Amino acid sequence: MTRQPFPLVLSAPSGAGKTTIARMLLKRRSDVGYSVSCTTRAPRPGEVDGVDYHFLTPEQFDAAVERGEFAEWAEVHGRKYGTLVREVKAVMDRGQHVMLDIDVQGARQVVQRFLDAVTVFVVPPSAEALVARLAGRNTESTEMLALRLRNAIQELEEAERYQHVVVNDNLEDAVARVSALIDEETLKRERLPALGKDVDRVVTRIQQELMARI
Ligand SMILES: Nc1nc2c(ncn2[C@@H]2O[C@H](COP(=O)(O)OP(=O)(O)O)[C@@H](O)[C@H]2O)c(=O)[nH]1
Ligand SMILES: Nc1ncnc2c1ncn2[C@@H]1O[C@H](COP(=O)(O)OP(=O)(O)O)[C@@H](O)[C@H]1O
Repeated sequence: MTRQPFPLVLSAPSGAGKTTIARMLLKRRSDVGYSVSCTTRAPRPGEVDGVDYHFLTPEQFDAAVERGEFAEWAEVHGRKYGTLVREVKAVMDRGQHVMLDIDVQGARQVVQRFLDAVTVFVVPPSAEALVARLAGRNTESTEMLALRLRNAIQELEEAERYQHVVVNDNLEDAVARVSALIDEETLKRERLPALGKDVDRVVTRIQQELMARI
């Protein structure tokens, strides 16, 4: 239970490893919950509707846009993806930071809507590693692989807009780094103000004691 839950935006070019990092963090940290996005792309083998994504038809997606159900949405690699307002609210109502695995266009919308959002961009250690990881995942057709790699160039250009950039070379190190960032941001928002008040209280008491001695 976190007193001041914030949205944690995780973006990366396809294949850099952000979904892997997100899943590991969610297993390790009870103070972080996941916002399950909607998408019009087809499920990959092993992906579960309602767990990995809410898989919608283009018509269902557009209807949800019309009804104003998305906190943000964007077209990515030729498919639509969106964050449901109710997903974000449900996680925050449980007192958890809400992890958003979203693209750079979505991130721009989120930082305008949620001023306290923390943004993290995950980069691969090298171009070769990115290609090898994406190809090694074996989820994309040759055309989709090429499109995702082409889009990676523009996505990487957005990295400087993010508050934090994490290199996903060694997976454990990358997870530890994002976890440390969450701790740091929690500290800034929750413990520092409380510490400030504590110091104020103690200083006031000491001043009163000194005055009493004069
Ligand atoms: N704007 C936006 N982007 C999303 C959302 N969900 C996923 N994405 C992004 O869509 C892109 C494609 O995701 P996906 O099809 O799962 O492929 P992957 O990135 O190769 O694993 C990634 O950049 C995701 O971060 C969402 O709700 N909104
Ligand atoms: N640090 C890492 N070292 C080696 N392989 C990794 C690392 N992180 C992720 N991977 C692998 O790279 C592939 C792409 O990771 P994934 O999390 O699906 O990326 P993204 O969500 O950014 O598209 C997966 O097969 C994953 O197991």
